[in-house]
Amino acid sequence: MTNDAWLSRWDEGRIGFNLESPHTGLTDYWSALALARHTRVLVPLCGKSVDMRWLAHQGHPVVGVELAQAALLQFTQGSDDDVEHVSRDGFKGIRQSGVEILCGDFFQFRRDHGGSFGAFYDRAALIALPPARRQRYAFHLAQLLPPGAVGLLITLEKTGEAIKHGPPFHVSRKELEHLFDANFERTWLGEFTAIDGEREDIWQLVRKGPVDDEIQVQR
Ligand SMILES: C[S@@+](CC[C@H](N)C(=O)[O-])C[C@H]1O[C@@H](n2cnc3c(N)ncnc32)[C@H](O)[C@@H]1O
Repeated sequence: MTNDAWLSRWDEGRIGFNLESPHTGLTDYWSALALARHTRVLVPLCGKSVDMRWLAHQGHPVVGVELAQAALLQFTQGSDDDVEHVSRDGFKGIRQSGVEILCGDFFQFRRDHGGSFGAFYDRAALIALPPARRQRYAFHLAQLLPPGAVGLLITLEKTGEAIKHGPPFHVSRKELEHLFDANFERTWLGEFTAIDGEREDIWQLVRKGPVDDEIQVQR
């Protein structure tokens, strides 16, 4: 799907991916990452997800990146809390109740836009992208995170004909190995079976590499 196709989806309200309550993979497994409350969390392709509010309630400063301005507006409408407008070197966005959402293309988002992150959360980001973009996404995510940063990744395993179609896309374990294992230590934490029989897997990823003194991971 192109960026324009995502924007059309938001304009037309075709956002069936959006959940009313925090994802169980997040609420059940986030504590397994053993992060300090103040750890900053990056949420790529964040939509207007209430998962970000859940993370903020745990004490984390949260920064989401989202293409569609409509998502930012709808997110703020989910609370009566004050909304601040923020601008970070070309990325404009909003901040509300500990959640900042910057509007723009994730692939243009750099460390100097967002600062240093000790963690990330990916639900329906990787699996929203077609194969070639997934490779770019995994590499880009690695560039944004310092060694030692930890994340929760939720993937989807489909069966039969459904494998060919997306988003959301089927991502096999073999592909995950290819996408992430050069830059991340990957650990399987658990799985859920959705109503339609598709399986969601929950992974912990830890950015590999020697910890750079200049980029303190705040865990
Ligand atoms: C499947 S939705 C998932 C949203 C959110 N993670 C959730 O769980 O509800 C994918 C989102 O990524 C956004 N998106 C797609 N490509 C993007 C890009 N290159 N940069 C930033 N956001 C993007 C879409 O607008 C959409 O809101």
